[in-house]
Amino acid sequence: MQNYRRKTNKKAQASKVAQARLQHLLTVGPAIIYSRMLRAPYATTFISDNIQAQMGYRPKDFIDTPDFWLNRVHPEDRDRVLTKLKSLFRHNKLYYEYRLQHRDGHYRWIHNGQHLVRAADGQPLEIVGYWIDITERKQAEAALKQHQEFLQTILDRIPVMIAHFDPQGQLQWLNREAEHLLGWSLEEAKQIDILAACSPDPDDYQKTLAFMQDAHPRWGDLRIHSRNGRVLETRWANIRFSDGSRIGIGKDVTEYKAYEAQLERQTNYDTLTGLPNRNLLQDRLSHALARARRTRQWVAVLGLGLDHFKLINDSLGHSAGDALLQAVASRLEACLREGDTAARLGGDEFVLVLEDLPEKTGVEPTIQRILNTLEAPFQLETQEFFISASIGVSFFPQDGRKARTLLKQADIALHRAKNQGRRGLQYYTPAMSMETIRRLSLENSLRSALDRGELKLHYQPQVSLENGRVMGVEALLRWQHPHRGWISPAQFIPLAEENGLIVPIGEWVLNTACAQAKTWQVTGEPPLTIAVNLSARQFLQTKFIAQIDQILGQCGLAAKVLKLEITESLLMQDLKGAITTLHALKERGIQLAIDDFGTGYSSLNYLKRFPLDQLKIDRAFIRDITREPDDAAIAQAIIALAHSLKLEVMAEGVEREAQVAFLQAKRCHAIQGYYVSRPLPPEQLAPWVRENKRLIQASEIGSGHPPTLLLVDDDPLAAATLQQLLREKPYRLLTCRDALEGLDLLAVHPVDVVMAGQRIPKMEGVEFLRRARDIYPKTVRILLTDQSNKSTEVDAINEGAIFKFLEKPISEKNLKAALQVAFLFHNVLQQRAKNG
Ligand SMILES: Nc1nc2c(ncn2[C@@H]2O[C@@H]3COP(=O)(O)O[C@H]4[C@@H](O)[C@H](n5cnc6c(=O)[nH]c(N)nc65)O[C@@H]4COP(=O)(O)O[C@H]3[C@H]2O)c(=O)[nH]1
Repeated sequence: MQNYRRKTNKKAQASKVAQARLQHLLTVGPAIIYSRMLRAPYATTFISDNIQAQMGYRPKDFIDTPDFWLNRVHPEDRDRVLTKLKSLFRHNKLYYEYRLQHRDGHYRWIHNGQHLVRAADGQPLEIVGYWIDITERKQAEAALKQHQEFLQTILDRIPVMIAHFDPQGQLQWLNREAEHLLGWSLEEAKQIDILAACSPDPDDYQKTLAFMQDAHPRWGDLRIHSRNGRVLETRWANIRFSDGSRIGIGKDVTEYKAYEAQLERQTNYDTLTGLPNRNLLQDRLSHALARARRTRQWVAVLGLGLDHFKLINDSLGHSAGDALLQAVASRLEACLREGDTAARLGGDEFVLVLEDLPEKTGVEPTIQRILNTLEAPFQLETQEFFISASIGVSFFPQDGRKARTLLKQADIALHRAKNQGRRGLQYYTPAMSMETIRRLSLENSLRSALDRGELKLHYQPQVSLENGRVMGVEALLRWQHPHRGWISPAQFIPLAEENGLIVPIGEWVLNTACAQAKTWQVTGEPPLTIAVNLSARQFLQTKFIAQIDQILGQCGLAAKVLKLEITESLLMQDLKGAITTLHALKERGIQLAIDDFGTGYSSLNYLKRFPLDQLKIDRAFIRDITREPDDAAIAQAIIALAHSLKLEVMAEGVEREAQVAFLQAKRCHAIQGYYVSRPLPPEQLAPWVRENKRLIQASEIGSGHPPTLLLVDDDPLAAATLQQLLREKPYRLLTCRDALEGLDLLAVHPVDVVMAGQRIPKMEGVEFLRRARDIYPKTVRILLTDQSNKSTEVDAINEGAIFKFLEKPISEKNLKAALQVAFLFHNVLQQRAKNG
């Protein structure tokens, strides 16, 4: 019994301990244990005390109020919870999560595990369950999810391609940008060898593969083809993970590369022609020189400029000018060997570098090719155009060893070549640098010439061929340099034009000339027009008209006394502006002349648009006007043009009587030149004008004249014989000894028949007669030969240069017969001309 009691006590003791233990666990454990009724609202029958610590409620709150639990379930979760609960009867177990309201009002996430407790006969008895607070896990999950969404958004939106490959190189994943740019969806891309599909070019494929397999993560530029055939330039980062898988992060850099290439082109290439520019030229030349030092070869640097390009550009318009430069560039490139360089520095300035020349002379064939190729016509829009180029050459190592030096020297040589006219070619010499230095020092002293009063004006008379009187003077600038004496304007005006000094100098000229004209008026000299040369810079100034108004106003000179001489090229620099300025000048009554006419464009088109008064025939055509049929024809054409446009025409540089007679016969209005007077200082001009009231006599050409024969022969015997034979004849006989004199006599006198020996000084007889025919087609021409060279004479007859030839010694009978026929023939020609 005692034993029993002891046992019972022990049992009770153990049960008490276990209960206390259980109570303790239920109070401090993390799980809230409960039991619940089987039906809604699932009233709680038991709940562990730790509910208070975890959710703030007392167990009593649940047990006393049947729907206490259900009402604490988050309204959004309630339906789900109820639905779940129903499934408990099917599965006996249930695990789910929902939000339960804490006593202080906020919700906690609960993991709820439930078991259905059944009786021995299987009937459900009650629900037993536990809650574990998983709020923190849920928060961590939500944060993770948010983070993942954040990453996903980035991966989807980021404008870079991302591709993931497993250690075997199989594609695992692509982001949207990659799908979009490559054109394959991830699923499609997984089905194919995406690397091969993106790199159809074997070289590109090898490069891509090598990049992929590189053991060290790095950057690489790969060219890939998208599914639709677009070629993409891409830049990739290749990242390798410890498991051998890789991620490629790539960017489409097609535009960037194109921009980079464009930038490269802009930095190194001329945008208009695509040729290297100064930058790249310096670089190439430096490399060429380094190579040449090793190989001991010559290098030639050619500076090339197009002759009168500015004129072409201004008259045709800039787009045609650009097209011309492009065409020139491609022709130049075609002339060069591989490795040589053609560059454009700007405007019409080109530089060519010829390398690997064993001899200096090796440059010559290329130069010839260049000059020839540029002379072939250029088709610009609808017009054919002809141009030529000038070239200056410097050599390594002869002229210099540095790129900069050689370029400068080629430029100096080019400058010199250009000054020599079209198609000039100059090889650099040290003397040219001296010349450049001289020019610089001239430029320096020109700057102070005005201030120091070293500039003067001389005046050259201009004479009317109609009445022989002085009609005006041209003001010509003179520079009396303290050490160098008189310097010609031809030397310093181009310099002043280049450096802009022409503007103040030109203003001074206008002022001085107008003031001088006024002084002559005041002192009672005959009224003289004063012609002043204008330079382009002066004329193109916006304030030019205001300047003229001011000068005329200051001097009190009538505008009609002033004549401005303007060159064609000046007008072409800004055609539109020029027309406006010319009209403004014309409105004021100022006379306008085109100087040096015939040397520029001489285009009828623009002549008609300018309000001009006078054309001045350039002295280049006047010099040989009586001796060169071409010059005679040009001068005649200019005179005819002036007549048809109702302009006055003046010839400049007239030195000989024959020129005067010729010009008079062709109805040129006026002349200027040493024949009349050299330019004179102002104090000499007035007395000169007073003394020389009437300078030119009326021409005998055109008036009635006796039949005239001109004999040109330096053979005294022949001359004497002829004179003897012709003694009784009613011919006027003119004689001279050489061809040039003969041509001058033809200009001065109306000659019906001309006879010339074959061997006369200055020109062969046939050539003399040819020119005579070209200039005076109505003159009948006879050649006197010593030893007949039949083929020459027959040729001359056939081409109409001579009418007849007579062999020396000439018999009286033959001569008389020949002259009779010749004069008769001349009469017939005259008659024909009269009848039209
Ligand atoms: N061989 C020869 N020459 C003759 C004869 N008659 C006149 N000359 C020269 O021919 C030039 C005529 O002037 P230009 O054609 O206007 O050519 C002028 C003109 O273009 C320019 N120039 C002269 N003065 C001025 C000026 O004040 N302003 C501007 N902008 N240019 C000027 O300088 C150029 C040369 O002037 P210059 O040396 O004075 O040369 C002058 C004159 O002295 C002749 O019978 N035979």
